[in-house]
Amino acid sequence: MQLGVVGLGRMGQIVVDRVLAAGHDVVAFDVDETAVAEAADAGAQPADSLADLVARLDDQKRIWLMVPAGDAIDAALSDLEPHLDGDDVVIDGGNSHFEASVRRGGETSAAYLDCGTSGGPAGAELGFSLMVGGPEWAYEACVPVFDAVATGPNGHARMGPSGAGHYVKMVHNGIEYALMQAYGEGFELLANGRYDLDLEAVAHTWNNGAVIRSWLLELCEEAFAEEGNDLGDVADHVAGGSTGTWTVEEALTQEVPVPLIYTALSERFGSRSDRFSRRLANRLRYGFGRHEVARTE
Ligand SMILES: NC(=O)C1=CN([C@@H]2O[C@H](COP(=O)(O)OP(=O)(O)OC[C@H]3O[C@@H](n4cnc5c(N)ncnc54)[C@H](O)[C@@H]3O)[C@@H](O)[C@H]2O)C=CC1
Ligand SMILES: O=C(CO)[C@H](O)[C@H](O)COP(=O)(O)O
Repeated sequence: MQLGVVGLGRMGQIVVDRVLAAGHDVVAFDVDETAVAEAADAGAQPADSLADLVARLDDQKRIWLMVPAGDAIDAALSDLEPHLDGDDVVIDGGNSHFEASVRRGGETSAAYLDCGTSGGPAGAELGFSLMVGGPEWAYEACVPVFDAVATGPNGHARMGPSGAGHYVKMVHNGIEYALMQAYGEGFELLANGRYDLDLEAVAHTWNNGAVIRSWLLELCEEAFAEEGNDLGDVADHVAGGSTGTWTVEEALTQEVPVPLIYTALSERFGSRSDRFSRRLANRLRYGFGRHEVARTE
């Protein structure tokens, strides 16, 4: 099979490598020429524009977009559109909002698959977990590529119609936020609790048979091993947040309670600046109780 890959960053390059390793052909394009050269070194046919990429593809085009969610997807789709027809399939493997994917699926003349991708760059060796939405025939047509990019046939499935793949990935990320928060809180208590503990050893022990073992916990173990028991100079600041925000917005729309995911998202936002609410609470305790106000140096 032949696949066009657009976007050759941390994730797209892995798509290229895994599809090539499975014996398929890849045509690769990125706005960054260095990334195209890297894909060519790996064995892909380099393209110097989207028009060049489609010209190098067979009649029934299969194109995987792995560019940042948002404007880059719309820009790529609008450049591709004049070259697409109903026999072609475009896959968006990024973290797009599911409603944007439904819109794009309706706008393009190709069949559009929204594909939630989990595993991250660290999952390159093992393969990803892929959650796909869109027309069934298009999903079936791309199974050889999904088999290659995922951990294998068990690592991908069609979740439902257009939008369903990115919807499932959005909720996956909400769960990811809550799990990270839970591990963070547990280790914070251990780090500040009654015993002088080796947190890497705790994580290692938990990762071997404990109820709470997981890949995220393995990453906790790795973090303590590489940064030290007190996490060294790792800042009290968590970036990201869009997929968690979408999860909470959707939960509000559906009137489904998601307090853990919401709390984890709030903690992220709270990590980004001085907490005005805590400063005010500090001052209010003086107001009602004449408790001493803690002041910055
Ligand atoms: N990094 C991660 O852990 C994961 C990322 N994702 C999603 O995958 C998508 C890609 O993420 P990364 O690979 O991490 O990003 P990245 O920033 O490493 O790579 C994006 C690539 O797209 C290229 N690009 C941007 N606009 C383009 C355009 N119009 N045409 C062609 N190339 C263009 C950039 O030059 C860059 O090489 C995003 O939607 C991200 O949210 C999904 C799961 C995990
Ligand atoms: O999808 C992912 C992991 O599953 C990406 O790493 C994503 O960037 C995580 O979301 P956020 O940037 O909000 O932390």
